[in-house]
Order: sequence, then structure tokens, then C-alpha cells
Amino acid sequence: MSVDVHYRIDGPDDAPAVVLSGSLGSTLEMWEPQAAALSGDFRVIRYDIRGHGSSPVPDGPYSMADLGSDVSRLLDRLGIARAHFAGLSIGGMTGMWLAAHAPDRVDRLALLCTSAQLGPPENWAQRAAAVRAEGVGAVAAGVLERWFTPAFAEREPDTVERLTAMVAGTPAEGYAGCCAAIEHMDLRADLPGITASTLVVAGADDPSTPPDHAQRIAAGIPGARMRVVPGAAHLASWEQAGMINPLLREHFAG
Ligand SMILES: O=C(O)CC1=CCC(=O)O1
Repeated sequence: MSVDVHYRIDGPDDAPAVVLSGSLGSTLEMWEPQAAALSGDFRVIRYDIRGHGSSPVPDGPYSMADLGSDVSRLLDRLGIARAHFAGLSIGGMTGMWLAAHAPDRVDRLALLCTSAQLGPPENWAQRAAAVRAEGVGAVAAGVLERWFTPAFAEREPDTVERLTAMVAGTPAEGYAGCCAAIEHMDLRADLPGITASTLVVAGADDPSTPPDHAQRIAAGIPGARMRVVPGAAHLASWEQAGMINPLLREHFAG
């Protein structure tokens, strides 16, 4: 059952629409560098995934179908038939699900730091149990260590502190519900059916979804292109926005 997610739009009403879907533990704040760079030429629609930020927090577990249906519902609410879509991590999983199951809604697809199958499943069940017991604050510092390289953390401690607070503020039920969606996710069989023009991007130093996950996605989606961005961990879109923004712009401009 889909929900009305919280969203924000930057950019001209008549520009091509780009939907941005974020990582587990994020809010739409994580897309600040992309909203700033792309909103001159695109109608940038970023949203809080269910259970996160200011979006509703239905009882978990959630599924990829739930997360993907939330995007279809958002597009319906905005009167948009078809949009470009960029998703990072669980946002990328949502993008693959949508492109496979609602292909009419996805124009060009960008999959950042993500995976078509991210095991082992028991790790996700354990993480869900941990946040239900202790809150998301208990895992936030570990998440940030995977999001940024040590060099970035040293260079920008204030950013790390701000985004740690963002992760820690995620409702436990929402975070756990999304862990369950990842635990049960296996999109590998969907990849050959994706017809959207697809760009796959990996962070060279991403410990959560290393480049071999991107390689498997790119090998599975017909015609997909792949780039590995150096000097980036899981939140490559933030740490290497200067490299990723032009890739997104060029991909969505066609
Ligand atoms: O928190 C992590 O381990 C990184 C991550 C995996 C899926 C997602 O959305 O974030």
C-alpha cells in the first residue's frame, strides 16, 4: 500500500522532471549538492522515503514494491507521467524496481552506489532488531563511516556531524522497515527487462555497495553504462558531487 511521501521541488515547472531517491537513514537533505547543480535545467523532485524524515512511518516491514509504489503515487500527485530517476543505495533499488515494474514512469535511470541483491540477509534482520531496541542513534556513527572516506571525515567534520544527526533522527520503525525491504530484495532477475537508458555509478571506496555490485547491475541491464568515481565511499553523490553532477546532467540531457 503506497503512502504520500514528503517532497520538495526545485527548478522550473516546465523543465524535464528528475526524481531523486535517497539512502537508508537519509532525508531529502542528502541531495543538496544535486538540487543546487541540476535545478537550473531540471525540475528536481526530491523526497523522504517512507519511514524517513517527514514522510509517513507505516508499521514495517516494507518491500521494494511499497517503496516503488510510493514513487508512482508521488508522480500521480504531481501530474507527471514520466520522469528521469536517480537513486542512491535503497533509492537505487527503488529505481530498479520501478523501471522493471512500472517502465512507463521512468525515462532515464541513474543508479548510484547500489545493489540488485545486498546480503547477507541476516545482517539486515540484525540491524532492524538493533534499531528497534536501541534507536537509530546507536548505528548512526557506523553508517557515517561507510558514507564518507576517512579523508573527507577529517576535512569536513561539521558535515559529518550534521549528517550523523540526520541519520540518528530517522524513526526506528521506518529504518527497520527499510532494512526488511533490503533483506528480502533480489532484483537480479528484473535487470534484463529494464529498458530505460541506464547509468550505473559506484564509489571506488564504497564498503557498503562496492563496485562489483555496480558491475553486476551494469552487466544485467541492456546497454547500461558504468562509471567508478575515485575518492568516494557510499555517499559518493556528496563527497564527489563535482564528478557526479556532470555525469547526471549529461545522462539526463540525453
Ligand atoms: O548503511 C549502509 O550500510 C549503507 C546502505 C545500504 C543500503 C542503503 O540504503 O544504505
